[in-house]
Amino acid sequence: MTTTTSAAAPATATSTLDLAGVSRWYGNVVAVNDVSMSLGPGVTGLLGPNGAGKTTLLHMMAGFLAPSRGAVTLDGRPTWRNPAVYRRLGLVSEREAVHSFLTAYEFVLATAKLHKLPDPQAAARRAVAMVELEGAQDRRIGTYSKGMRQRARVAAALVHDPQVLLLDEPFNGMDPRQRLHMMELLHSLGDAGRTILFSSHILEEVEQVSGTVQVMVAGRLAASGDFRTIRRLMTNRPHVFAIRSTDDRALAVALMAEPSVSGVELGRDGLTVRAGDYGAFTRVLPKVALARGVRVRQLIPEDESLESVFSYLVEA
Ligand SMILES: Nc1ncnc2c1ncn2[C@@H]1O[C@H](COP(=O)(O)OP(=O)(O)OP(=O)(O)O)[C@@H](O)[C@H]1O
Repeated sequence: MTTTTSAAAPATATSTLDLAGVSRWYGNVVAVNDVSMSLGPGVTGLLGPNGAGKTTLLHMMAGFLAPSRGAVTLDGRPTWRNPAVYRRLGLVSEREAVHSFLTAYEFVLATAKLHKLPDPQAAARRAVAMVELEGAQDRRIGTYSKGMRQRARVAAALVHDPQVLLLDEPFNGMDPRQRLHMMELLHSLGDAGRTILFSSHILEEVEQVSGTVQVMVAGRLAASGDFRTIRRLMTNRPHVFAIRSTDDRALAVALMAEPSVSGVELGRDGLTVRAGDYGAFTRVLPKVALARGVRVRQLIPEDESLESVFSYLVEA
């Protein structure tokens, strides 16, 4: 397995990104609604379904977009229209064309020159090494896999050694090995004292990378803090299951007596069971079925979509 020791160089200073009552609307659409948060060194996940406002939020953080209301500040200074901030912050956008005729080294070097770095060649080499693309740095980006292209873009965002790195859906389209490599890189940057925020709509992805999470739904901050606490909130919510068994009626009667079950409906195609506690119900179901001599043929959680989890969190 590869290592990313070169990324572990400690940040020269740490930075804090603050959002105070930030909103952004496009005409009638409120993309971000009164969001406040503070991000310090380490890796934070920004979790939310498509359209939640993650990209809009990241663009405001990076100073690409003005908030309609509220303030985004980096160490107390507004990010909007503030070139001094851009030198301390890097953004890897979700959909960003990379010039496929350039090599990774040329691409990163061009970014180093845009930043007017004193030794752009050395900075480009360092950034390319950080994402471990040295072996392919002289090949045209057009010949790269999606994961390699993404790493080239991360190298460009890191070339000026920013204290803050924002990444929009960095794991999209990556295979498991590339994913692992990117996770290691983010960890190593976070451990070195940099402030890293990455967005994702996949719960497991955020869980693997970050202990701290900000959850966005429909433009609002739905939950924030320790991942395990939020995960518990998500799994402890009421669940609906569709069940088919060898004797639905007998199973329905038995389940009604269980404290973890709050409702049972007997239909032609099986049972619909409402459970107050996911864990307790899934533990008790096999025992109940076994005691009645009923075999469970199918157990399908009916509301497992991420959207339903998120809307539960917002309503909670
Ligand atoms: N330039 C724009 N003009 C009008 N509406 C926009 C614009 N950009 C975003 N929106 C709307 O704002 C809302 C939030 O979009 P945003 O792209 O920030 O969400 P997201 O969480 O990043 O979703 P995705 O992962 O799908 O990109 C959506 O309803 C979107 O349609």
